[in-house]
Amino acid sequence: MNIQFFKYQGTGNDFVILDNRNKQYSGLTTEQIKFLCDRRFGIGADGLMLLNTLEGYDFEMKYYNADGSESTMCGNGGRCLVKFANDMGIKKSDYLFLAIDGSHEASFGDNGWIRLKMKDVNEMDEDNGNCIVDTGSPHYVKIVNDVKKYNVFEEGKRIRNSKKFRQEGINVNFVEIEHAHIYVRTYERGVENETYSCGTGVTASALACAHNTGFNRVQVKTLGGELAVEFQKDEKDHFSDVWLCGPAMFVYKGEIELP
Ligand SMILES: N[C@@H](CCC[C@H](N)C(=O)O)C(=O)O
Repeated sequence: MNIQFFKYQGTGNDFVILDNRNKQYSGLTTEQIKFLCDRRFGIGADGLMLLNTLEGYDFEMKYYNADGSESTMCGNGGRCLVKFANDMGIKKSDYLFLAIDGSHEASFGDNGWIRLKMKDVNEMDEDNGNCIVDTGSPHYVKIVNDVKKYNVFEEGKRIRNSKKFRQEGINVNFVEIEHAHIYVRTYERGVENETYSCGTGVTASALACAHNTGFNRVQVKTLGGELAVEFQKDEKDHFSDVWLCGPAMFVYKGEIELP
């Protein structure tokens, strides 16, 4: 069977997107998703998304990691899916869509960036001085010196596969606090490698760094480009009105035969 696919990226976090509004791709198997995301035998991507219809929403987002498993929320993916929906003719000034972690608002900013509202964060756990936070996906945030030289693959893999996290898995972010911004590198669960950027990871890192500060906006650099995280914070350090903002771009479209 030949399928039509679209490739998008948000700060280098890249996705295969399928227009599933007529449900023709609902039966894709884990092996087929893995094949489509494979960089040597397939198209190549960090994840795959289906654009579904859903009553009461502009669309529904279904997200799969590159290993074929259905996963938790993907922030860069959500921003790319809003751009895709717009490109497919779902034209709105404000979007409302449903993802696995609940409903999300989104809109286009003045600079063409896509602003995506993330879930509220009311708790952060601690692990050996590092932070564990759920921003729709589970994240471990470790502050390091000289993140550009850090061995993200080895240390990320070690933490992700440690006894505490092995079963559920966790995404691992290494963060350097620079002058006016933070620099984040992420080892992603389900890709089992470092990706160029991870939206829920950028959000988790920004909130972890803003914990106990007066900031309500954090500028973030990743290997794939810049994003910003905006939020409100109360005296109990509960974060609400959390927005992940950054670019999302169409890359190419094509046809591929499914195995
Ligand atoms: N790339 C993502 C996160 C995708 C989910 C993650 N791999 C997981 O399994 O939790 C993002 O931009 O948020």
